[in-house]
Amino acid sequence: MNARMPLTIVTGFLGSGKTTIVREFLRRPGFQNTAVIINEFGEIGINHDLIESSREDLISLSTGCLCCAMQGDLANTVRRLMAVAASGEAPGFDRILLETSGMADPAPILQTAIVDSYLSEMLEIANVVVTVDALNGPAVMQNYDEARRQVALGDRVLITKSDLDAGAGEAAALAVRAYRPDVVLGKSVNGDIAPELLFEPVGDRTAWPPRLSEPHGQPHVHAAEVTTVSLRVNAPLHAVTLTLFLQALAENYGPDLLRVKGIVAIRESPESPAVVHGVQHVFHPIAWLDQWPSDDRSSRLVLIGRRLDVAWLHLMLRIIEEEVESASRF
Ligand SMILES: Nc1nc2c(ncn2[C@@H]2O[C@H](COP(=O)(O)OP(=O)(O)OP(=O)(O)O)[C@@H](O)[C@H]2O)c(=O)[nH]1
Repeated sequence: MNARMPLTIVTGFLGSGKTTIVREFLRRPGFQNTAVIINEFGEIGINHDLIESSREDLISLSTGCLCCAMQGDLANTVRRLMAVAASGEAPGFDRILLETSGMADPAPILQTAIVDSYLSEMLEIANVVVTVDALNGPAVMQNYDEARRQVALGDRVLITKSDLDAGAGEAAALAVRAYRPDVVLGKSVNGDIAPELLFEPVGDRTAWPPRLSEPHGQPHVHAAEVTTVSLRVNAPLHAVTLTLFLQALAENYGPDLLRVKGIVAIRESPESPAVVHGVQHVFHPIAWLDQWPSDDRSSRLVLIGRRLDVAWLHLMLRIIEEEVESASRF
């Protein structure tokens, strides 16, 4: 049997910058031979559309929670990727990057990779890289067990978004240090990191079993009451509808809204969909894709938070669009 293939797990709380890092990594020359497994929380996957790759065959998506019910899915996904490589239909790959969902506990995923006979034969865990958002990382570590467990299991923690507030970046680094004095700390600004940071092993893997010693026989329960809602709208929306809808979300849900992300068809720019990212109270500037990533031209929004009411959300979006539409006729 050949050397095992390195697997790096990129984890971190909702919206902390995981996809941004993976996307930038795949853009670097020499790193396209990387198979990517993306696991998202929510029925509609968005991240896949936000990662451009010349090697679409190497991107694999799973929605639902890999760390709970879908552990068998990891072995199946790796098998599928290996089969494509072995078939010779496409060039192979020499490493695997797994992006977990923002609510994932990485422990069961690691445990599966170590214990599953197929996975342990094929893969060697190179690194667990954790993203911590400078703006809200300390608060989520305080409030969410998932965020603490991600940091607890990381080999390397990257503080993201310190470009938005350098002081917050330092505070986030201190909070991580206080919790994990031994961890290797770095930072990522808009995903611009030395690619080696992802695959260069940091720690001694044999020192790991004690950190994985908690029982994981039962699927763990995600943070109380956090649910996910997916909205899909077929007709393009006015640009101002999107702005007003995001404002309405922030006003109505406040701290109960943990994450909004989506691809939105805008009437004024039919060929360039808008990409929306909200992370708790921070709404990142809307970005525009040069083109639609697939034939699916519907708007897709995923919201994660507490008290989310799908009927209210659909109604609110419809009412705003109707009002904007009638105002635009004058
Ligand atoms: N200013 C700034 N924005 C960033 C940085 N990293 C990520 N972002 C923005 O943060 C938002 C969320 O980033 P993602 O990479 O989608 O976060 P994620 O962790 O993959 O999100 P989930 O998959 O939903 O958990 C996007 O608008 C990014 O452009 C950074 O270093 N600086």
